[in-house]
Amino acid sequence: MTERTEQHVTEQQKTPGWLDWHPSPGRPALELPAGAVDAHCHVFGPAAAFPYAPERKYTPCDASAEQLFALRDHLGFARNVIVQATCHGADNRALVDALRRSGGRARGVATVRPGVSDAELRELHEAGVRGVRFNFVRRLVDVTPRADLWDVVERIAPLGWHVVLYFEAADLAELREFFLSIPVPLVIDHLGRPDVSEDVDGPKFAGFLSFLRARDDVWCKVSCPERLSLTGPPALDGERNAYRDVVPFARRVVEEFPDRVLWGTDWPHPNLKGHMPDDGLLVDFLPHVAPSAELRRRLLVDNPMRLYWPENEGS
Ligand SMILES: O=C(O)/C=C(\CC(=O)C(=O)O)C(=O)O
Repeated sequence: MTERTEQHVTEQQKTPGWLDWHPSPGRPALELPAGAVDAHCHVFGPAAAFPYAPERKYTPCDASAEQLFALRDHLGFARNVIVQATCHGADNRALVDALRRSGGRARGVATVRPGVSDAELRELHEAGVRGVRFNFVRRLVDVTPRADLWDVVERIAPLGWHVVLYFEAADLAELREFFLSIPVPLVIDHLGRPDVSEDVDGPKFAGFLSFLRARDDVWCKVSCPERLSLTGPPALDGERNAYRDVVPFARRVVEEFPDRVLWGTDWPHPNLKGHMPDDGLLVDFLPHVAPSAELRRRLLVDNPMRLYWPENEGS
């Protein structure tokens, strides 16, 4: 009994060095367009209700649906797309609970394993799930055999779902053909994680742009400058010109693919090492990558609505 209690406590210890989400983000100077969607964010636990997965690679601080919705309202977003993070494995209960509490203002991206039942897929769809995420980032997941991923694709395709892909830029060359063989729309997380110390006109980023050009249903999130930036400055202490080294990369993608880009806060920002951004200042990063009101309307409203709420688009 004592042992079990101790084990329980240990399991909920945050990963050493964990940075908690910002407790009091400012309000953005940017007025978001009406109906803006935060198209990449997470809920974590709370662990007491929704324990983290045994196979997880990190243990975060809790970040509940209520806290996410409070941030949504504070920043001026209308809707969220909540993405299943690896710390919950393929246990989508926290995600489904958040979607149900959102009153239709959140849609989701789940993680499912090949053996998932039709009943579970139906339940996920009814709750608002519209995609699955395949994570190839080695520090986050063990390698999943492609045959298993393929099984999942075959199960979700009839539902009209898409696949969200998270990978490091260095791995794209090896993964590219597999990705392009997936017969549903693809959504790339965090700009495909470029090395922003390289030239935006260099061969690596050219390879990523050519991947986006290969099909017209490959979407890209121009999110997570706080994760990609090497030189900052961070979105803290009133800095409204943050993460300048990421801007050319994000802007290039927004300009070439204005109808296939998405953006999200990535709250509660798992696994950041150096700093935790002020989410209000993070929103103020947007005019640097989408300089006109028209580009921001597509990025924040039209595109996510087309992908996640097609039945409401334009309403
Ligand atoms: O918040 C993100 O999108 C990025 C993550 C976490 C993640 O993807 C996950 O746990 O599934 C990261 O780079 O550590």
